[in-house]
Amino acid sequence: MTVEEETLPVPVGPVLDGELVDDEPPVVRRRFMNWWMRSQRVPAALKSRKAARQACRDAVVYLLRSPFRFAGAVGRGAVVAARGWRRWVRVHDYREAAEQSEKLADKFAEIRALTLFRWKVTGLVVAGSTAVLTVADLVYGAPVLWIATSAASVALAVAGRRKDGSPGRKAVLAGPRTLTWTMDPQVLVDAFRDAKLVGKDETLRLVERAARVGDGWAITVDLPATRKAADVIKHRDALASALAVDEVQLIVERVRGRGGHAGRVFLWVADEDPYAGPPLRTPLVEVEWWDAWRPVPFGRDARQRRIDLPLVWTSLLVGAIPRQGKTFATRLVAAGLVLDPYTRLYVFDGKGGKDWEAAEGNAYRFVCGDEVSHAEAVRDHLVELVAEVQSRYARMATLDDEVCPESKITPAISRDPNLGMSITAVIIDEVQVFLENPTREQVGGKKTTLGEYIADLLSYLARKGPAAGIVVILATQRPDSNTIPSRLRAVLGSRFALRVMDWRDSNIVLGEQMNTRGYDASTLLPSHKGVGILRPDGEVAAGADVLAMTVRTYYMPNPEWRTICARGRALREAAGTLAGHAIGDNERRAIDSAAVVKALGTGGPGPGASVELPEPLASVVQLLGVELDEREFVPTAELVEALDVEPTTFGREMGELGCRPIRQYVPSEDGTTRRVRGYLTAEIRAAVDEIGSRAAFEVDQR
Ligand SMILES: Nc1ncnc2c1ncn2[C@@H]1O[C@H](COP(=O)(O)OP(=O)(O)OP(=O)(O)O)[C@@H](O)[C@H]1O
Repeated sequence: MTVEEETLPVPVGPVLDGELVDDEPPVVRRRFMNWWMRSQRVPAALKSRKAARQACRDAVVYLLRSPFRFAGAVGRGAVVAARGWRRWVRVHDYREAAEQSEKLADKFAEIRALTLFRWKVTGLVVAGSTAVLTVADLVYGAPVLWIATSAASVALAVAGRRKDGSPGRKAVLAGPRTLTWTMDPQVLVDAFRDAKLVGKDETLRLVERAARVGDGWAITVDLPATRKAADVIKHRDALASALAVDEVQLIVERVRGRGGHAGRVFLWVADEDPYAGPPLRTPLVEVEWWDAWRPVPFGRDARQRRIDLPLVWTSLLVGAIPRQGKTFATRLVAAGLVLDPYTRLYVFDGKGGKDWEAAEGNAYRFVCGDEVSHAEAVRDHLVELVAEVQSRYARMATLDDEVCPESKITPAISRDPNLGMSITAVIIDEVQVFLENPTREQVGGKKTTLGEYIADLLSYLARKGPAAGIVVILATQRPDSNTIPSRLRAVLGSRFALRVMDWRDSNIVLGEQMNTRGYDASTLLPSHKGVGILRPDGEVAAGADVLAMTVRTYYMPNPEWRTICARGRALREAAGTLAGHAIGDNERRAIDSAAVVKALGTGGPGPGASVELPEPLASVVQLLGVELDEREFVPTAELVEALDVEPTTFGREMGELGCRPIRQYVPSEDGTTRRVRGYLTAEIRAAVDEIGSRAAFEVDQR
């Protein structure tokens, strides 16, 4: 994953000759530089040009701001002095003490007398100082007045300077907190305390002061020792509330790598909703062609940085509830592949609308519809692709080390027409339509369903395919564990979750526990179409910095998509790579299906098909048979009775395998409903899948 500021190529002059330069610095200098860079005593501003520039900028800002700050401090000092004087003249402390001991009436005359006396003292002091100043002015001239005013202002400024915990510095009715923190870091510290991210006695250390970055304010701070940046990311909402901004406006990132550590936090607060505003146009509309090996422009993050998504050597799962921009996001990714004439496309659309119609002219295989015949066609094409992966591995083994250094496809291999190993993308929109197909199937003598078989084929392709140049891209509007079995999800590298119904669905798309780390796609706003949380493939070095990020995808409506597809077709025609469905050739190739079944057997066992399940799960699966798919809930009593097991041990063992009982209403024989304990069949299926994928992983490891 790359997050990069947009850069323009810098023209350089020709390199005419090579010259050997001894650029190794001497040891002493190197040591000194090392010490200089690491020392805590050397100010950060002297360590790099960037920091020095920042320090100069800060100094200029400080100087420019100082008159205003001084005026502010004098104003605050005047308020503090006036308040103090008022308390004194009204004999506030005495009055309060009398009030508390309920003797105010008795002491009233005394307090009044004292108040009058203090008023008189005030009058005398004012009259006296005015007289002294007037005489001094007459004797020594105007400088006396200037000196007196300056001394008074300095005294007031000292009284009014901002100091933690000083009385009278906080407004009684605080106004909007937004942006006050940019002037006064104490407000930020208070916000961290209010959000319980630092303790009452702890404070933050400023690393980089608040500065304008893009359309917002950025600041970098260090948390107190042992506090973690990950917790700030997790409790971003509380911090946003403490700073009085909407959580979409607050971006919190951990500063990693050089100059970063587990407690260093970068905060960026946008001036306004960064995901509102007119849709962003994809840069792909402007380009003539695209190299599939390059990350595809996907969208922009809150700070308007470009987010490009690498596709080769990984796979992608897109999940969302309907009408949030799932198809649009998938088409964006597909557009990058369409514009590379050396890429082969398998496009399957389970919805059957016109969303993918334009890609037909580029597709090597194309299926559009939700009938059984369509699911069967998808199955056949995937079987063909599994066979292709096997054949690619066999062929790569015969290539010499120079052409193929590892058992992995390279850009050169993928574009060599003689080798026939082009990057091949399997793009399936509404994949749940195919995965949920209940038609019975016999695969290698074992009973399964068409949907399960397609899931097995896709799991194999997502696991084994990337190194052979296969890119699997799946989009679904039903991101639940029944639809996308965990053995398939586990092998899909990158994830993109647009808005979903609840945190469970979000975790299904983004991965276990992602909500507890602060990434929950159910909290995205419905009005934010095309905005989702992207969890890039962890294997990509540039993406290792951030676990996930909120991205606003580019907007590519149908006319632009059609233009890109037409351009893709022209490119393929010119390169002579147009083949398959695009030229009306839908003939299926002869395949050794036994070899495919064998590959799946070792690569991706279906639920309960080739994996030995532990007890009591095995007995439960055997007992339920097809009911495991047909029923939603099975009462514990029914299982205990049928299997003749001891209920407590049964419950414990099922729990250890990941199946926890719940209470649900079931109809009873007398027509009423009863609330009983039992298991959701989805949980049982998920446990079976889990064991299946673990077994598959172990086989892979061997
Ligand atoms: N990046 C974007 N910026 C702005 N609007 C967008 C963006 N992506 C999608 N939309 C809007 O969201 C609407 C729904 O998008 P899309 O058809 O992709 O949804 P979907 O999730 O695929 O829906 P379904 O599940 O019904 O197929 C589109 O009509 C489009 O106007």
